[in-house]
Amino acid sequence: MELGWLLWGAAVLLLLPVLMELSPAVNFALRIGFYYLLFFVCSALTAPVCLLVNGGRTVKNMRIIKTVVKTFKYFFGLRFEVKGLENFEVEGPAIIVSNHQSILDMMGLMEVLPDNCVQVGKKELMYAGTVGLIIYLGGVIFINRKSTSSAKMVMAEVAKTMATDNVKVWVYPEGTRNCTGDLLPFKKGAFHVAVQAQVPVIPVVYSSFTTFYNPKKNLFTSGKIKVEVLPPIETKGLTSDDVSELTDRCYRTMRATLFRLSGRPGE
Ligand SMILES: CCCCCCCC/C=C\CCCCCCCC(=O)SCCNC(=O)CCNC(=O)[C@H](O)C(C)(C)COP(=O)(O)OP(=O)(O)OC[C@H]1O[C@@H](n2cnc3c(N)ncnc32)[C@H](O)[C@@H]1OP(=O)(O)O
Ligand SMILES: CCCCCCCCCCCCCC(=O)OC[C@@H](O)COP(=O)(O)O
Repeated sequence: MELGWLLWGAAVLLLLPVLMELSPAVNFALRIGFYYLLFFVCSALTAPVCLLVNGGRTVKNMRIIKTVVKTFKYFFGLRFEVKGLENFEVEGPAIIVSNHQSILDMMGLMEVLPDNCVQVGKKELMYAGTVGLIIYLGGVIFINRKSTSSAKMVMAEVAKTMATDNVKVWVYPEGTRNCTGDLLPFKKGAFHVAVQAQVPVIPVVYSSFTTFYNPKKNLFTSGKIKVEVLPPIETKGLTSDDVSELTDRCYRTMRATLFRLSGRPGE
């Protein structure tokens, strides 16, 4: 019986490199599977630490989460080249908006995340096992994308409390992952909140992942991601009538930066 298992184990070990060579699908599945496993295991291990150190749901847990997630890039041979971090140094709260390409964005998020910054996430993430628990503990704001009215109410609450809580709020205005190398049209909620709270909007752009990551092609190799934090866009004196223009201005600036960072000719 043991001999059988031994032979079986040896066969798998011998075959694995061949399998990974032969089948990009196996390589992709193993790397992404390992990424999810890292999320799951590290969340389970970090949640008790957050509870012990900070006692419950607080943005202070983001420091612990950030420390752990920043190590993930080494497992996947990913490097970040960051510019403009000084643009985060605004007095008080701000709305941060960035492009959103994949679940891999969590590494890019934590690579540059400023202190006292929470994110807006789809409420389904609350049920993602131990990850749901850890992002709840980190202070993530959950919205129901399928109900604009309830999402607006949550965002209106954010606009009210972000000043008193002195938190920055990170929003992915595309509202979903998009790994095409371009930007989807922006949802306006982040910009409404910035105007309601009269806080600056700080755009952050990540270069396209398409050179090393494409689920449709089972591509997931190592790679370099350029990150640029752009100068804050003031909203003082703006009203809800200015939100569309503010959204469009931010969209255009971020799209031009995305193309520049990704070496793609602008239109
Ligand atoms: C230790 C190890 C741990 C390992 C694991 C750790 C992991 C890392 C740790 C922790 C980080 C976790 C991070 C998770 C991140 C997840 C990210 C996501 O889930 S992305 C999906 C959710 N995000 C969004 O959807 C974007 C925000 N969306 C919006 O702001 C939308 O605007 C929304 C939902 C509020 C409404 O969306 P609409 O689809 O209805 O479209 P619209 O065009 O924006 O709005 C429709 C009309 O409503 C008005 N409107 C929108 N928002 C408004 C507002 N707040 N106030 C007033 N009017 C508003 C607009 O002006 C528009 O009206 P008019 O076209 O102008 O007439
Ligand atoms: C081994 C079991 C693993 C259990 C945990 C796996 C779940 C990990 C989820 C962690 C946060 C990921 C953040 C993210 O990138 O979510 C996607 C949303 O932004 C947008 O969703 P969508 O593109 O609209 O589907």
